[in-house]
Amino acid sequence: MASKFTSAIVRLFHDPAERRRLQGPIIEVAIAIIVRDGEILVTRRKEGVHLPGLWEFPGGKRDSGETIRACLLREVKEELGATVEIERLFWERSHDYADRTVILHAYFCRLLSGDLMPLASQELKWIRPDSLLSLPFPEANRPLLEKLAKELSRDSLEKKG
Ligand SMILES: Nc1nc2c([nH]c(=O)n2[C@@H]2O[C@H](COP(=O)(O)OP(=O)(O)OP(=O)(O)O)[C@@H](O)[C@H]2O)c(=O)[nH]1
Repeated sequence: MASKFTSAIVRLFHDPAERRRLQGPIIEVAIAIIVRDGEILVTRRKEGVHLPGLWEFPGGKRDSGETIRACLLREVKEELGATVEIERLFWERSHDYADRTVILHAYFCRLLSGDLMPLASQELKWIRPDSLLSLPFPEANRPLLEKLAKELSRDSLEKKG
């Protein structure tokens, strides 16, 4: 049986009333929650793109014909020069911006190899989960940040990292 989330997404794409309500394209986005030594990797968006200068998690738009997991691995490689392994799906949500709707799929990932480089961002840094809420992130990320801050205590992160 389809999950509540999947049913909502199917409605988003196919229900004419839903389509009329939304402004602009519907974009599927894969994002990586990479943990190391109890801290999470965040990157800062460049100027001149959607939501310039805000902090976010590495990731990006799914290409046509690509699975969301393949998209995640590709985006991490392109944006950080690193290879990760996907551990598990953590959170999914759709969010309506003024000019587009994004469907975010957030996965816990483990760093396998590569020196991290901010190839597609201005900056990258590692941050403790309880400090995430103090950084300016896109509006769509708020429930994800709250879930991360709530669920990941220092101890449990250290076990994962
Ligand atoms: N990578 C990433 N994108 C996010 C996050 N939160 C969020 O709302 N987004 C939105 O998801 C969309 C896809 O992100 P992207 O990183 O591929 O966008 P982009 O800079 O390539 O956009 P562009 O190709 O139009 O310049 C953007 O509209 C971005 O604002 C996040 O935590 N990480």
